[in-house]
Amino acid sequence: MQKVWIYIENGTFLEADSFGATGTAVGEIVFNTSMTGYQEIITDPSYAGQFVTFTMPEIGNVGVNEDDMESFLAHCKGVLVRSYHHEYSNFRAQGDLDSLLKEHNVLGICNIDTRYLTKMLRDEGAMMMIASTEISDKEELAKTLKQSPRIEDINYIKEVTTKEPYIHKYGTWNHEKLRYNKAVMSDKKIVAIDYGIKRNILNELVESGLEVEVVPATFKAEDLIAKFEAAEIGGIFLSNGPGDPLTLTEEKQELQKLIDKNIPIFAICLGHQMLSIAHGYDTYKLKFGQHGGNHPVANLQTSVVEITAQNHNYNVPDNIIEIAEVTHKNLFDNTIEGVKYKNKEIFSVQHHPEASPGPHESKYIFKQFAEIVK
Ligand SMILES: NC(=O)CC[C@H](N)C(=O)O
Repeated sequence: MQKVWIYIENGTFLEADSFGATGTAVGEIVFNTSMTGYQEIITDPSYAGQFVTFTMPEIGNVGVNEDDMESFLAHCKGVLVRSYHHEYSNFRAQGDLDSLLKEHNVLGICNIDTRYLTKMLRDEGAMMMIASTEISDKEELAKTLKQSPRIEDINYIKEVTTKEPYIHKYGTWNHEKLRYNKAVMSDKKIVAIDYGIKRNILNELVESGLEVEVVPATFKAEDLIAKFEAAEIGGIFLSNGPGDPLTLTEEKQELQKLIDKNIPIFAICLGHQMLSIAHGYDTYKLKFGQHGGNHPVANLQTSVVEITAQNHNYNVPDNIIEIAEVTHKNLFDNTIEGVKYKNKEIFSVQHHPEASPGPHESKYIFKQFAEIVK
């Protein structure tokens, strides 16, 4: 196996084995504690600009398949795994993870102590790192990392958003037929703004009875307002996405115009953070974020605890209660997980009700949005 060297901004320098793509990449390193679903995580556009270190030690053992892609491309910079399995065994597998990473130019780093890395990130917080199969010299890696832009310096939305609008044609995965349900014609149409949308969000929106048109993050608010006023659409969805939401100043301005028109809006993760910022309440960065599939969230409207999938480094501020009712709270760290804006049909959650991967306990929320649109 080829060697790969990594250097983290706190001075950590490690040698490991390489799989997947070769080369040099710089990004932010975060850990993900999900026990299943590495393919969905790797192809989630929200990880653009980041390296993902998996706490699940065995990765690759179920291969990959075209149905579990959360987007057409894998946008993360690289993955770090304890033990990579090239041999895979799963009735749905069509190929190996190594080939997928090569195809999408994602570095694979294996035979590395991911427990050590995770404890370090937990204690010191998310950090920038560089990985290279070409540069083995610590000082040169440190220098290149220092000269590279940080995650908050780059607008990754532009890289991951769709170039053209399209209608999403599929519902959720049908376990009996082993294919995605086809969309049925619906008179309830919405527009989904693609900041880096995961496919399963679109599937869930369609499955809840909506016709979904996906538009680029460079949309013009005037166009969407005109569609709403002509009753062509009944609501707008704001997607998940990569990077620091505070860098998205142009996107914020367009969003503010939609908010002013009282259009029903539902948002997940980055979209949830953007709504807060657009209302004048800036997000803040968590120490190491929430990335996993077992995070308990209290639904304050029903008093039910939902086990959720999560993937975020930023959060909406506590003083959002001045303008919004808190509907969900994270039971790991008591941070705000969901809000409903006062006197508006606008609500959003920080976690991922579409799961993919993860538990399905929060997917009811798509139906709630569909009801409002109706
Ligand atoms: N999954 C997401 O939408 C992530 C949002 C944002 N990039 C964050 O890290 O918090």
